[in-house]
Amino acid sequence: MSQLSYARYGKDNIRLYKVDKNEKTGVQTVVEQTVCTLLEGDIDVSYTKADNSVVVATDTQKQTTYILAKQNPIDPPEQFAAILGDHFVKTYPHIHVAHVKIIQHRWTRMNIDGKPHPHSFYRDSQEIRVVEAVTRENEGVTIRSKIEKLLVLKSTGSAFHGFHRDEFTRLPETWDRILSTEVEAGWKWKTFKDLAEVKKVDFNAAWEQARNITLKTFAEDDSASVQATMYKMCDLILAAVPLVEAVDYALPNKHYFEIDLSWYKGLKNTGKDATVFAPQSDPNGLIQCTVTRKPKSKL
Ligand SMILES: O=c1[nH]c(=O)c2[nH]c(=O)[nH]c2[nH]1
Repeated sequence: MSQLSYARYGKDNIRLYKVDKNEKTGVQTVVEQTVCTLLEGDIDVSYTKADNSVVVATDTQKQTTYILAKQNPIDPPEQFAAILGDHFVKTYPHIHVAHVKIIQHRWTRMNIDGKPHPHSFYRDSQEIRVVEAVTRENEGVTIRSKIEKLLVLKSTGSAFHGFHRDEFTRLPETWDRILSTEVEAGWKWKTFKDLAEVKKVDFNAAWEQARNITLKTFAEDDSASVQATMYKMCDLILAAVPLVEAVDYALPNKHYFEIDLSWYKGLKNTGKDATVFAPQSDPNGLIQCTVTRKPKSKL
């Protein structure tokens, strides 16, 4: 009557920490990640016939993550995700696809008395670096890198006017508003043919470029809208990282409402006099886009 249409399974929320100890300088460097591994392949009978012989236990996937983390660098996370995926599809003939997601958490080195401290770090924000890698047997590796939860605000330099108006429109036009968003930015790499090709890429430099472009464009653009500003970010990242095929953003527009305080002794707090605002938690705008390269003209 029924059939298994799709299946994958694995271990989620594998928490991982690795320290690199430079014995010469005494400087230690730490990386903390949350890893998810999900495997696909000839595993149907484990669902349909209660046959566990095909199951690479989720505990085995967790132990493998620890062992490969010991034997390989875990930074950049893109490379470690590809190392894990490569291991699963090569080690088990009946496993054909490995999905590996890695969330990298921030541990920023402390500056004490103006000097970087050799072994002390702090969490400077909830921002995370995310990697989603899919390794397919004999087909290569696809990787998407992401920035998430990067909270930004500019107190001026943002406008929104000239938008469509009809009988449902209440929003006044503005030439000066607060702009705040929690950046979710992703960039999809070209398909890599194997792990060796992945190992040649400087993923950390690309992450830094994408992050710097996001912040600089947000700060410096005389924003006509979230849409127009995010398109500029996408365009700049495509230009900066040639191996990237597509860039996407999802930006919530976190509204800050003016408050009319004129009822109190004629206090002026609207328009150019507005200094006290009411931050809104919901609803929020949500603006998304994906930008790719124009196909090369054949002329
Ligand atoms: O930058 C914006 N884009 C919109 O689409 C929109 N809609 C809205 O109400 N405010 C804004 N701001």
